[in-house]
Amino acid sequence: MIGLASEVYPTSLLSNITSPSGLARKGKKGIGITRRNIGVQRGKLRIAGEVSELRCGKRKLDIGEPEGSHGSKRGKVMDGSLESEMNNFGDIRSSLQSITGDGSSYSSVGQYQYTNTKEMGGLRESTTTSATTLNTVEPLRRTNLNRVFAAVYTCAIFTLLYHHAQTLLFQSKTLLSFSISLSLLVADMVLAFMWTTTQSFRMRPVHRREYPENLKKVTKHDEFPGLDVFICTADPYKEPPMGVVNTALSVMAYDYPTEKISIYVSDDGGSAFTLFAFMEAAKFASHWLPFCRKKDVMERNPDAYFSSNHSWNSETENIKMMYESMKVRIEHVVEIGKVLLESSKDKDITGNYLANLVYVSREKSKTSHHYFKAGALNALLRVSATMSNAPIVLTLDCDMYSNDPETPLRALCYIFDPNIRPNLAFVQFPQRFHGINKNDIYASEFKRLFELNPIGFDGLRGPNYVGTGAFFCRRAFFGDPSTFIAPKIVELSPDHAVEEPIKSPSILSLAHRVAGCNYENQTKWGSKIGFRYGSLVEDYFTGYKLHCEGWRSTFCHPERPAFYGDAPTNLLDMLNQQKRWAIGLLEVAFSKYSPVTFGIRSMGLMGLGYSHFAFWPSFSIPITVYGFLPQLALLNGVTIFPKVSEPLFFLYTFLFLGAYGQEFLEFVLEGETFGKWWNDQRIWMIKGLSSYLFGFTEYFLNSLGISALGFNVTSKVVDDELSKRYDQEIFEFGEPSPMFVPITMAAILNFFSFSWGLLQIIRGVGDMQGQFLQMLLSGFVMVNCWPIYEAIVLRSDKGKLPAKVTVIAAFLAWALYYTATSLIF
Ligand SMILES: O=c1ccn([C@@H]2O[C@H](COP(=O)(O)OP(=O)(O)O[C@H]3O[C@H](CO)[C@@H](O)[C@H](O)[C@H]3O)[C@@H](O)[C@H]2O)c(=O)[nH]1
Ligand SMILES: [Mn+2]
Repeated sequence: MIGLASEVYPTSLLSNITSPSGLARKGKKGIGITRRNIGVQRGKLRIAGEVSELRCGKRKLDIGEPEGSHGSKRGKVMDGSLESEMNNFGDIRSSLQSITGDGSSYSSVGQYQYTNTKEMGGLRESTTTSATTLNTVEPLRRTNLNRVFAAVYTCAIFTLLYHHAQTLLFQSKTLLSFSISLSLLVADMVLAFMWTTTQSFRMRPVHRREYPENLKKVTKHDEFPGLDVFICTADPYKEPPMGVVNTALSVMAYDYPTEKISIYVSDDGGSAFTLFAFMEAAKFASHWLPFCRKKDVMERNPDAYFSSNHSWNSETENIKMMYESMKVRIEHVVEIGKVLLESSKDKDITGNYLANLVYVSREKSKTSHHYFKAGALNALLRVSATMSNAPIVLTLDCDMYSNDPETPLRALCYIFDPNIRPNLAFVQFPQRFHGINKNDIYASEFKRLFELNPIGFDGLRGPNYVGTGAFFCRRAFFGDPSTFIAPKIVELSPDHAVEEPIKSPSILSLAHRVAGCNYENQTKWGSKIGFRYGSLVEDYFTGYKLHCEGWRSTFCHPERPAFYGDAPTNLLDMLNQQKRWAIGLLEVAFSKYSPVTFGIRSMGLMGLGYSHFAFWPSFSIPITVYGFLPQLALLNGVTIFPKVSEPLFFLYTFLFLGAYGQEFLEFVLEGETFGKWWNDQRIWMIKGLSSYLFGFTEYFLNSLGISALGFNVTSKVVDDELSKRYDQEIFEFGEPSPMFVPITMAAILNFFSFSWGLLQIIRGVGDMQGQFLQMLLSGFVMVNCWPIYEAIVLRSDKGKLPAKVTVIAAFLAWALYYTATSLIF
């Protein structure tokens, strides 16, 4: 049916399947669809299959079956197996083989050029390029320095721990000295452990580059493998449908054979708005995509495109008006009340295929767990297997859009590399964010997590999966590189060829079946197959399990950001998101697959790096100790750190400056500013006293069966007043959240201890030598707490710290001081 050379299909075919009975209804109702009809079906599978394959005389695209390929009737749906598709690439294969063979070799295409390839602990390093080089990898120059520094720093750590142990065993005669020594020992042991785990990122960091222009030289554009894109959304109020639509449109417009792209949207909110938005988007796409190609637009997210400056002409005005009217329709859909899909008026404009667009709202039930996003992704893995079964799968969050139409080609530069491909599970792009203020006050960029650490992991087994912006090889979801685990039904197998058109009744009913809430019962989904269950950070856990199984990944970090996403611009949203992450990480840390045991056993250094993430929340221990203990001691005139004249003073200085300095250098060497680094370390302290502490508490309450864990979706809605303050780099408190209490307590206590210490010195009674470090620490915390003091006393806007929080924190700080003083000091 679809895909015949001379046929033109409307862009707005819609099938709305809710259940087997829904299937039957489809025939009768045609494309008309009422709001009631979509509204009542919350929680069931619905597929709004937008199957549009348009052509006009001029741009004649060959959609016949390529010789030797396993195309399906709807054009070139590949059979899902990358291997078989790779057979069409005999020529690249051989040329690649020749440039990456052992020792010096040359490329067989283009001018003869010698390529240096050198084994680097299982990793091939090649920096010279030739006409068919698809990617190169280069170790960072600072690697050797890192190693030397690590050796020196390790000695310093041991000296400090030895000192603590000695003090604890031989000099702690009173309750006071014992509790101080013990607290310091524990805090420093956690810091030492966390520092040790970061070494996995520093032993073999690499930079990669890919050459997509060479890809075009060695293969034909229309011979690329199929690409299934998964977009997840869950809540139409926190994730406005317009945003989701923009995400989908941006990937539909990839510079990739469009008939090979299928987009699957998982809507865990089962929202009629989102479905309606997608029906509109499907229509708009048929105008937008040709426009992008014609004008060579890079920002294929319409919202981003229209909000940046362009030379306007009537065509641009036109498409902008079309976009605006779609936006109005989507945003006012509630008022309209009845939704009718208009017949297509769009077909005359377009000249290209459109990607498939499939809307899925999986079935949920009260009796079986739906596993949040991991469950949604697994449903999409199965639904897509029945419909297109592309060998490559891109996962995207609805708050991330494509910023570069060339992105899939960059991923192919690794997927087509015969040295990398056999064990390759995924190619990860970093999460980058738009709309972040100048100095990134909430450290939302996660420079370390998304850019620095992956470079380190990339020299080992590859970067961890971060939930979005990752191109997976479908095969990686079915067992380890050498053992394939067959799914229960053959249609879900990655090498199964889809023979029928995407909208044929048999395919639709199978899709419906595999998206059912009971489908996974008594199967390996979530444990051995697909995205893994058991953690609120399903991305981290899934990537970790894949690496343990022997898969690897590569980090693709092009200069032009491949994806842009939303980061929380509200402090509380950010802290809540971090609390969710903390809980998810602790779930892995204390599971039978804990990276410190299972992880290190199965992959050594890499397991150590995964331990770093798993125990991230434990930073709250040293941060709490150093935020309160030395200050309480200072208020009581007790010295706990070495005097300036003691040799140990230098040890402390070295340890502090060494760790801080190295982190700072890495930040700056990756092109960041001092301001961003400063905020990054500040936010680290703040999280330690909020998200991580509360995360720990919730995790333990859950372990005791007292409370249940949930995936609290981060809001992507922008409040104008709030975003104004955000742009001015003013911290947003506003709500009287318990999360703010410990930070405020620390701010108050440090203020008093520093002031008290200063007063003593002025009066000439203080022990300047002995309390120097304590004063320094209090002062440092105070500088970091500046936004909190401001929010307590200087501000009157809505985002200031609620008086309630200040009062409670002040009372608790006093109570802490009183208790500590009377019991210990
Ligand atoms: O039950 C759910 C809950 C969430 N989501 C989707 O999951 C994505 C991530 O949710 P978000 O609220 O944006 O969480 P973040 O903390 O911002 O996301 C980070 O952390 C998540 C959990 O580790 C990862 O899945 C994400 O990729 C990563 O960007 C969104 O597209 C949601 O629509 C679902 O599909 N179903
Ligand atoms: Mn997000």
